[in-house]
Amino acid sequence: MAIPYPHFNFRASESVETGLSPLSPSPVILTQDELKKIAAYKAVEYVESGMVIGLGTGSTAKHAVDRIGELLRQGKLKNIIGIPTSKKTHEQALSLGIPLSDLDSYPNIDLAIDGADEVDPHLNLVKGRGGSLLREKMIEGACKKFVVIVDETKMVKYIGGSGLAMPVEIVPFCWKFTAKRLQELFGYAGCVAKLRTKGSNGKESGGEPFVTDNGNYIVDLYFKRDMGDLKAASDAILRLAGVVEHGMFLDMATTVIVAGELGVTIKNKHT
Ligand SMILES: O=C(CO)[C@H](O)[C@H](O)COP(=O)(O)O
Repeated sequence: MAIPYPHFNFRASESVETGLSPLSPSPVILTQDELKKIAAYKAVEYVESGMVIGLGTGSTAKHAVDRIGELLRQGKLKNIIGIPTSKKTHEQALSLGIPLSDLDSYPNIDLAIDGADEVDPHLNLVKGRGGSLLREKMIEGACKKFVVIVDETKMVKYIGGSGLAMPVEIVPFCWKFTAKRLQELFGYAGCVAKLRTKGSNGKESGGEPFVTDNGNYIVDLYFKRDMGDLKAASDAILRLAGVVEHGMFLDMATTVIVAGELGVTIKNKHT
């Protein structure tokens, strides 16, 4: 059940810090970015002093990183080590004075906070429309608790159900060959494979290829139908030579925080 905002302490008591307008008796229409910020701030409540934290990438995760920086500055959090999931987040965290390290030095992460592009009813995710799926999967696969933060538009009935991209990171060598093989793999689900180009975020074709932080390309897969057995689909993608990683994060999220017009819902993985 959603926790409605009038009873949601964060919004009622900390409106100055969040930059959201104080609660009023009339219904408040929140923007998508405000919902992202609410989910992000709620997730940062899970952060404790002394933790090693995986720092996600994207417009939702950015709010969480900002909030961690703010709490460090205020002395409310201490001795945090951040493990950034992208160059962009690395830069943001550096500018906020968050001490940073990497998986080589900290192979066990206490908690990671990141956004997602899709969340299905089993808490499986699509990630990587921001292009950082490989580092995200490495870091979020190494954490004890993975808290996903989304606004309600990210909730889908099945993976691929938004009609938007499911990204696959591939090596640049003969990318057309790999893209064709990926499309053929999911012919039954009406799959279309498109190379991501700069600035297109998977929505346009043509132009310079988008290059990931790891020097690879991304092929975005668009599905017309449910691809079915996700584990089988994941295995089949990863078996293709030329594929580095895909954006399905299966059985990885431990908690999903969803901010919607009616309030915040916290979904925990059943263990
Ligand atoms: O996976 C990601 C980046 O690789 C992002 O977390 C995902 O694309 C969600 O982004 P946003 O919070 O901007 O909607």
